[in-house]
Amino acid sequence: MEFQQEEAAKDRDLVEAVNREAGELIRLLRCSQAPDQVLATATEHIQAAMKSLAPYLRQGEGWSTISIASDTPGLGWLEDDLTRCMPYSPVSGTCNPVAPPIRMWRDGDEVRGEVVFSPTYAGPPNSVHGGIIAAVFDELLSMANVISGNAGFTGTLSIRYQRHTPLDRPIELWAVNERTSGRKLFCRGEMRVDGQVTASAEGLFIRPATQMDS
Ligand SMILES: CCCCCCCC/C=C\CCCCCCCC(=O)SCCNC(=O)CCNC(=O)[C@H](O)C(C)(C)COP(=O)(O)OP(=O)(O)OC[C@H]1O[C@@H](n2cnc3c(N)ncnc32)[C@H](O)[C@@H]1OP(=O)(O)O
Repeated sequence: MEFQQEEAAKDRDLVEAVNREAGELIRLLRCSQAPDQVLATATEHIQAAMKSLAPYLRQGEGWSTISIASDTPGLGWLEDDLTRCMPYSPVSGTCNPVAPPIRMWRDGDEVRGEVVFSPTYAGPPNSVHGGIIAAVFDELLSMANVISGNAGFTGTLSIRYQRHTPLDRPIELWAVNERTSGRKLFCRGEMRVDGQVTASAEGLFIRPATQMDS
């Protein structure tokens, strides 16, 4: 297969829109029970989309939440939209179709947010999968570090699942960096539904020793 060296898309709205649609496609695949003929037609349409995207597949190493490949632009963020910090994150990235639709913003020293999980993210009946909950806390607590002026890799993350976290309902998100000791960053977070905590988290994040580690 030949790879074209075309200019990358400049219209961010378009990039976000196609990723949103792909997320909705995943939801429809997960939740529908279509007849064989409909599935066969859908497969053809998906294959056509894949064929048009394939020539633009990026090569190289350095894939991360903040860059497509090795052209890392740095860890910047917008106070009222912290998802912009890591646009390719599988947890919150608006340029990653597997991410649930999370909003996160800064409220003083704290991070607040909201997410509605579709059945794509289902675990126990009518509830969000526990691993997905842990992933969202990882991201949320990381953001609490970022707005405190620090960032680190997850060292230890402990989740307490207090109640089932429901699907298809707004989940409130909250996190704070409580203290920093040397390279260690200590954070706490909660998910709430109608003000009631469904899950809480404590995390210890470690800031890399040298810039080279980051
Ligand atoms: C927003 C983050 C920004 C990061 C920095 C910028 C990069 C930007 C790029 C991209 C965006 C990032 C995207 C983030 C996404 C969300 C976060 C994730 O999912 S991160 C992935 C999961 N985590 C790992 O893969 C870590 C793997 N582990 C390691 O790399 C190392 O083990 C690391 C960095 C955690 C520690 O290694 P050492 O060599 O720096 O640590 P030592 O010097 O041995 O210890 C320092 C102190 O920390 C304690 N410590 C070390 N590891 C610990 C751990 N796992 N748990 C508890 N304590 C630990 C030690 O006991 C020591 O404590 P004492 O000074 O003696 O009191």
